[in-house]
Amino acid sequence: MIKNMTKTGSPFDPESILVTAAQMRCIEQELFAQGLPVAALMEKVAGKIAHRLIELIPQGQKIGLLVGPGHNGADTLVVARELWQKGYGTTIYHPFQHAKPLTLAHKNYAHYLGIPFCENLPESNPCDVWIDGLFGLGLERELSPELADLIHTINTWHSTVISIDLPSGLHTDTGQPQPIAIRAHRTLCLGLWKLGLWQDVAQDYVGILERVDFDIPAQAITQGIHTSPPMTRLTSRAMLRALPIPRPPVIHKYQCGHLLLVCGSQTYPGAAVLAALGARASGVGMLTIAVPESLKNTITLAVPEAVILPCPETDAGTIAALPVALTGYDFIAIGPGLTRSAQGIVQTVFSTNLPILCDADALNILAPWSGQRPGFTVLTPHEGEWQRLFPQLDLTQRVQAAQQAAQIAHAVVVLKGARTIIALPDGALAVNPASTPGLARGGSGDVLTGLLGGLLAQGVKQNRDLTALVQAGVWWHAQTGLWLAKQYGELSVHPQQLTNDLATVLGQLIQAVAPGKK
Ligand SMILES: NC(=O)C1=CN([C@@H]2O[C@H](COP(=O)(O)OP(=O)(O)OC[C@H]3O[C@@H](n4cnc5c(N)ncnc54)[C@H](OP(=O)(O)O)[C@@H]3O)[C@@H](O)[C@H]2O)[C@@H](O)CC1
Ligand SMILES: Nc1ncnc2c1ncn2[C@@H]1O[C@H](COP(=O)(O)OP(=O)(O)O)[C@@H](O)[C@H]1O
Ligand SMILES: [K+]
Repeated sequence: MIKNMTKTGSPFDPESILVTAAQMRCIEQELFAQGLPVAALMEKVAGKIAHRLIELIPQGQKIGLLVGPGHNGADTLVVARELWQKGYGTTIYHPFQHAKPLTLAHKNYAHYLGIPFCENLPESNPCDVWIDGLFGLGLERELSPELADLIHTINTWHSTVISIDLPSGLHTDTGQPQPIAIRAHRTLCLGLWKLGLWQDVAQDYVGILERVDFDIPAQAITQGIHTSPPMTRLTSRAMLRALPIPRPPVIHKYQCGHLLLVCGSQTYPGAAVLAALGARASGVGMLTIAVPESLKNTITLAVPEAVILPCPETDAGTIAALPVALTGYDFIAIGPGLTRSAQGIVQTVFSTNLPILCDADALNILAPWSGQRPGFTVLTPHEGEWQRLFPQLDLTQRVQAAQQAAQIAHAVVVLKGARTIIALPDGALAVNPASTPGLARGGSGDVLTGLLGGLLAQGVKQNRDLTALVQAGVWWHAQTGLWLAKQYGELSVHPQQLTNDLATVLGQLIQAVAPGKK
């Protein structure tokens, strides 16, 4: 029996929770309803922001503070007061006629303290650092031309900008600029991570992302998010609960899973090699690779431990048929390097009720997607494959698109990208928060397919949480790319190197989180 798809990540590890604006409001309302005064929370939050800014900004720097009409602005007024009283040269820019009562109160007090105010931005940049407190999760509509102009001016000044909660102009949930947004060097997100900050489109705006925790009690978080499927951000702590897959002293290779990889063609022999090497890194016990018979020697040389299934091939050097029944394997991964003329075998694998992963040309052959299959299914499209597979699902809202696809296909959908999204049929969502553009090259995905296939074969055999393993595999693959990029530069992140270093990097990741653990 394959373990149900369950959610992973500690339910109350604030680092792993993603919230929408509505959920954050609900959580805040719960705090206020239970007696926490709004002004008290603001004082606590703004105090923590000011403390962090004092660590980041050397004394003597001229600081401009953009203050909006809502509580994002109010937070920033409190920050202005704290910085002013610590001796920083601060100037407040508040280009609004109206403001919320608490914002107005803090504005009046800042006036009383003698903090300089300006209505509009000067011609040239008067400040060394800008604190962006125009809008946070309350941005409800497109920015007016005047505000868009102000944000454009700040962006053209190229000075250090630190945004409070979100870069102003960014949609809290989708991460889309409305239609422009502050390009922050750093974003101090308040309380819980906002979903929009982790979308591909937001990466040009958020800069370095930090979360300012303010001790939201677990019961308030539950109150705010329990009605929707969980949305999580993959954290080392959560991922290392699934990896490495434990290996007791007394175990034999078949207990470590048997993966069948169906891949390769004369045109793309390397995709089969990279997928096989990815599977090797996963620790899978047995690896069988179905390839066109003319590739048999190539694969054997590259991956001597693999059992080769030489398949009859077409004149074009693609797999014409699978020579054996698809039994005896714990998991099947199909797609890398097949070419689009391998329809027969893709349909053969797809029409079984076996647990499978479809990638690359298997996705192109199944496009456009229709129907569902009974077995556990993982789809790993990049945006190009997506447009063929789910043309009706608009990719400007990657989160919603991935959630809809997972429900349509009743599959785990891995929408690859700078911030890969993993969506489940029940709507649960996870985002991989860190990766490197060094991975943006052909072959990276082939490695991921092999890695995930190997992990899932082990997971099926040992009745583990399969969606946890999909998340952990995506995270592991990205972390290895990131490690290589940090150590040797982005150009060092080529697929072969990735397969060489997956295992050792996992060891480093474990050491970083739990020194002494093997
Ligand atoms: N847990 C937390 O996160 C905590 C959050 N806190 C802070 O509060 C922030 C949320 O505060 P908020 O609700 O006042 O929203 P915020 O973004 O400040 O302003 C929205 C205001 O702007 C207006 N407006 C909207 N769109 C507009 C547009 N396009 N162009 C022009 N105006 C526009 C709209 O007024 P309207 O014009 O619609 O009447 C609305 O009043 C949050 O981000 C965080 O910084 C802290 O208190 C501590 C805990
Ligand atoms: N800009 C980027 N930043 C971080 N990771 C990226 C970026 N572009 C692609 N990736 C990652 O690299 C891999 C690319 O996979 P894919 O596009 O399938 O490659 P291929 O199909 O050519 O092997 C995915 O894991 C994806 O998440
Ligand atoms: K802001």
